[in-house]
Amino acid sequence: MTSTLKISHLTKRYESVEALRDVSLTLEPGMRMALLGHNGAGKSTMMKIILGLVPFDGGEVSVCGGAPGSAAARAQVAYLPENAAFHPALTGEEQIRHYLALRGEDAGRAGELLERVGLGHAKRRRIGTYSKGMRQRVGLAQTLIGRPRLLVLDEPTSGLDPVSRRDFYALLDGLAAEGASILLSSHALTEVEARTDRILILARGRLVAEGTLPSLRHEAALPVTLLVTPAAGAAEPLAAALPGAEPTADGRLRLDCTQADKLPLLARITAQGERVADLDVIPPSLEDIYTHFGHGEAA
Ligand SMILES: Nc1ncnc2c1ncn2[C@@H]1O[C@H](COP(=O)(O)OP(=O)(O)OP(=O)(O)O)[C@@H](O)[C@H]1O
Repeated sequence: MTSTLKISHLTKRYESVEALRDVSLTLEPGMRMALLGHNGAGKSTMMKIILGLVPFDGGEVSVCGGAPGSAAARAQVAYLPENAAFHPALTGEEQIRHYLALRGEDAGRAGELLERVGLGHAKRRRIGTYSKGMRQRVGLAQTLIGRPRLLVLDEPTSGLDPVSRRDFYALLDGLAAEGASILLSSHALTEVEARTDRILILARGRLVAEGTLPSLRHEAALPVTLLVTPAAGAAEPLAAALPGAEPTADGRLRLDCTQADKLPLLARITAQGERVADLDVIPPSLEDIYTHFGHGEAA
């Protein structure tokens, strides 16, 4: 299987700023990868290098088997900038017809592409009347022109409401299922947690973590929280039987433990039988993991 994107030991400097230092990653067909990092971590620089918009100083970058920005790479890569701007006086259909014509493709496919992103009902309305979520969908329709193998999406869901975000990710899931690779940057940790296959964390130009969420969780070795709800009248004996348990404001008992201690602790809790009304196991969130690897820099 040929990798869609292969970056090895990538380095980029802007005068005194080392924007990327020794970054390596591989993106396979059908993979959805989230690129996380604080402001100025190097996310946009990496995307611009992949698109061939800025040169790099060291390392190797192969985009769909070609050099970044080469005709072969450009034909197979689509990019959605954070705030894609369209002509407000054009209808969605006219805008996409225009882009199709620019790419030398059949303009008659505009309706089909807009249908695909859930904009079929509004294709004859002017873009100036669209909501932000609808404009993002026009952007996504544009990225689908030419059936790209790699989609590079810069904070594609910023400013979208939860339902629009969910719909947007469902669309990406469909594209990935058809074999497209997706690289998206985001500051919304909870949503990428559920909707991507691999996570990549940049901090000050360095790749500080890369992997699936379970593998990052394992690597970070952060504590797991167990929340025990006592049965009526059982709070005191239960607390006495579970040393280290802290009462919470809502009447539950909280225990923090390492991954290795989790199963033995669960066994001790369930051995309490009817004293336990309920039990929640809360693994470290992506936010906790991000903070751990990013050394606490803001997302
Ligand atoms: N054209 C440029 N000239 C000089 N320095 C630059 C240039 N572009 C980016 N930088 C610097 O490179 C570093 C990485 O910037 P980059 O835009 O890639 O970060 P980012 O992770 O995309 O940030 P954000 O989340 O704020 O968009 C920053 O220190 C930035 O100031």
